[in-house]
Amino acid sequence: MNAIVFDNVSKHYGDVLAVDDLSLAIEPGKTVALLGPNGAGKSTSINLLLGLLAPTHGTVSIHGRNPAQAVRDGELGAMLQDGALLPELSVKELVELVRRLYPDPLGLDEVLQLADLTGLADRRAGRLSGGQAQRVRFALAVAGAPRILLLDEPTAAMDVESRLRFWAGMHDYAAGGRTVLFATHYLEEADEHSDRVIVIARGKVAADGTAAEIKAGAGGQAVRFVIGEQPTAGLDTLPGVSAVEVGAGVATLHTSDVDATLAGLYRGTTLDVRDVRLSGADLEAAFLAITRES
Ligand SMILES: Nc1ncnc2c1ncn2[C@@H]1O[C@H](COP(=O)(O)OP(=O)(O)OP(=O)(O)O)[C@@H](O)[C@H]1O
Repeated sequence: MNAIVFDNVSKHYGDVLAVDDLSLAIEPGKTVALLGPNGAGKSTSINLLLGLLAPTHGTVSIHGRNPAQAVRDGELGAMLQDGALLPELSVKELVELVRRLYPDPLGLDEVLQLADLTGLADRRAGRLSGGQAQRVRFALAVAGAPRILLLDEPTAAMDVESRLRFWAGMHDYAAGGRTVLFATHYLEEADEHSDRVIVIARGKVAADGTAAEIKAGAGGQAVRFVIGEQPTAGLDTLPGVSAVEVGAGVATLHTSDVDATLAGLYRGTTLDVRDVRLSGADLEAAFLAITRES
């Protein structure tokens, strides 16, 4: 059975259509990134999963149950963008408070370790930095050992080191066969930390696949090099190349397969190419192309 299903789900806020006939299914045990520009409908989708909002049309289900039931059963843990923490309680007390709400929680030490909070266990919540408070929100989301973890822009307030620690904790948690769905603006996070990327734009799925598939599908990569005055005929027939631009002695090959294009360039031509650079060989170019199209 799927962990998460959206079946023709729409959500209107008055005249605003935030989620537009969304259908998708997420298998258990996957780590999935929900990637989209501002206002794409990511938070609305997460709130629908948590039963905090009801769909205008369609159904959302969690392991075959409705969201409210799944929340009551402790199936879902969530880290939302601005969950308030009781400032007078210590990190340890907050985690204990949440652990007690669940029938079969993780151990206190395990939670602190996953969120890299062992050294901050006695610090009052009101004295934490923004990034540390985010790690506490993560600790509270995993404390009940939910099978599904929902993270809405989890690293928003974190510095580079906090991010690294946070993702390590997330991977440890997911490694137990749990399902993780995280919303992000950070393309590199979607690229590095998920098995599957669902790009949403204007409330609809604009692309869905592994980061590599999405990059290839959007043809968003380019190989650029200095070619000088040499002839450029034939560059457009190299493997993977969809378009060629030449100007001021520099050639740009737009390609869906950088490796094949480079191999063709070096082995299949006698051109003397210099200063080869790969640009847009990332999810960002793909993301921009996809969200512009849809
Ligand atoms: N309570 C609300 N009332 C009216 N419109 C809303 C409400 N919440 C969200 N919206 C609108 O619904 C759309 C989707 O918003 P949502 O917050 O789900 O997007 P998002 O992808 O999470 O964006 P962001 O990345 O900026 O957090 C936006 O157009 C937003 O303005």
